Amino acid sequence: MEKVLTIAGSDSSGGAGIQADLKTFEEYGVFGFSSLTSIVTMDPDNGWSHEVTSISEEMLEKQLISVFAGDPMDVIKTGMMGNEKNIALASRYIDFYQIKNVVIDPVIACKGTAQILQPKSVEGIKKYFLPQALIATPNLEEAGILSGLGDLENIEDMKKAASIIHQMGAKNVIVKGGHRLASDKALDVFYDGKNYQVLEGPLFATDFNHGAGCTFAAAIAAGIAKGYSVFNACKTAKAFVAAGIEHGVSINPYVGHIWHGAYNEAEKRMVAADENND
Ligand SMILES: Nc1ncnc2c1ncn2[C@@H]1O[C@H](COP(=O)(O)OP(=O)(O)O)[C@@H](O)[C@H]1O
Ligand SMILES: Cc1ncc(COP(=O)(O)O)c(C=O)c1O
Repeated sequence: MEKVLTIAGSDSSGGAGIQADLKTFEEYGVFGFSSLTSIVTMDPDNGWSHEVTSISEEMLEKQLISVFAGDPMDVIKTGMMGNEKNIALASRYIDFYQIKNVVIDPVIACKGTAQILQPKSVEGIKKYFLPQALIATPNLEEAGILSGLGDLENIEDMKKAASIIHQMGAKNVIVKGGHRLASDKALDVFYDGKNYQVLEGPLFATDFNHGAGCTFAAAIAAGIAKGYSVFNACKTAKAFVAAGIEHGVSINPYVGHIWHGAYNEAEKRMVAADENND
């Protein structure tokens, strides 16, 4: 059984963060491990504003020791890190255990809040994580921040940002246009250091997309664990997340989550329909 570790924050509302990652790993049939870096809570009396409480470096290290008590991980995926010390610590473990399959989701800007939740993570991500990344998965805003280009408005801007982030050390980069890019499609730009490929999917007119970014990176990590090429892992992840967004669920009056079970459910529905037609 392939083993995948997520080092990320807890989303108490259950749609993003470590919860999204573990649900996604399960859907892909890989075994999920976790090390929490931070806990995010939301205030319903204050516009659903997000508060991030970091977990100490000592506590993160105890979790990493637990995780690595057995065989090494096939893939590590990172998400919200809480602070730069946690980034440096996770990076040391990646280095020590010589993990090459590393998916870095540089969580700096999140949906559901206008706040830039993790501004202090930027330097740590650049210094420690990007050089270790098999692939980095910034959204439009994060790609603008990491590349230093600021607002990205079109595919050409996304390509420039991907190239700069690649030069910073990430072997592959996928810049997610998603709902942020002014377009009638959901467009993401993939770059492997040689070629750019634009991944295109339908853009769903919905606000039920909380957790899309975490789920996308987790699905890439799971795909790589199952032996897909990095590009094919991205293509499958895009289809997985699109199904989740299309079948998003309203969990309370404040936020709508993607549904992590949608992709495999759709496959089962298709098999059932085929069997009925036989
Ligand atoms: N409304 C949408 N319809 C279809 N795909 C979407 C939509 N919003 C985001 N996506 C896709 O979901 C994935 C995650 O992107 P995004 O939501 O931008 O990440 P983040 O949560 O980090 O901001 C990308 O492949 C993106 O293109
Ligand atoms: C712990 C955690 N990680 C990551 C995110 C980013 O979520 P998304 O995938 O919707 O961008 C959030 C959003 O609330 C979060 O709580």
